[in-house]
Amino acid sequence: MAEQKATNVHWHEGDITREHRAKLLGHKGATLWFTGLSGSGKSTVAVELEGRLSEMGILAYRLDGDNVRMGINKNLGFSAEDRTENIRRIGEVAKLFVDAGVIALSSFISPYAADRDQVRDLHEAAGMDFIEIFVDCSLEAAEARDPKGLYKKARAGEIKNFTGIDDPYEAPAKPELHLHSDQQSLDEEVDAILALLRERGIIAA
Ligand SMILES: Nc1ncnc2c1ncn2[C@@H]1O[C@H](COP(=O)(O)OS(=O)(=O)O)[C@@H](OP(=O)(O)O)[C@H]1O
Ligand SMILES: Nc1ncnc2c1ncn2[C@@H]1O[C@H](COP(=O)(O)OP(=O)(O)O)[C@@H](O)[C@H]1O
Repeated sequence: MAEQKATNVHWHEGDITREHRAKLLGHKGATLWFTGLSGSGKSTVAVELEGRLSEMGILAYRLDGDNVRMGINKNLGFSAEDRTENIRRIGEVAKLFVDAGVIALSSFISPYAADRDQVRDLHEAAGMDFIEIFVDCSLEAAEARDPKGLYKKARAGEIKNFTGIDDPYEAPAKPELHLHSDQQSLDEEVDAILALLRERGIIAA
């Protein structure tokens, strides 16, 4: 858990509220937190969903492991501590997007349940929707896909601490949505997410 280091800092309140921004955009923000093994389909589902939401006039923005690790988190690796800090920072960034009224589509392996729960708490304490989506896929199927050739490298010992091979993945106990990307089609997955967003009043029915 990161501690507050700076002292004498004060929150500065503006005049425009989250409710005001939701009115401007015609929808409120929320974080959709995709978690799953490398190659499970987190990015693929988020890209497809972003397109479908865009067609409906809903502003979403993708935060993606590989992309974020080339920017704001370029100083982090894959030790347990660095993964925790990676998720903490992304959680804060996602919260900013939700405050701005955007649907944040966050695709990170996020292997530790405690890290994901911290992001959930951060959102829920601020009255924001946090939807955990488990992109479940057997290791065998993810490894057979191996879209970036990383499993092959991990099996050859060229990558250490690779999630699912020699590093842990803690599956969510009670995700808001449990997808099975090795059994469902991409369309079925996206339809299930849209149905949940409607059910929870995040997008119009
Ligand atoms: N050791 C190790 N373990 C897991 N993944 C690795 C590793 N090294 C590199 N990669 C690549 O980094 C992507 C995962 O980054 P994340 O930020 O999502 O990871 S984490 O949430 O901090 O665990 C992951 O992307 P995805 O395949 O999209 O999940 C990989 O491309
Ligand atoms: N039903 C499905 N849902 C998501 N991805 C799928 C599905 N079926 C096959 N795939 C493929 O699996 C791969 C998933 O890769 P990617 O989205 O990069 O995963 P992740 O972001 O979890 O690492 C892609 O090549 C994608 O086309």
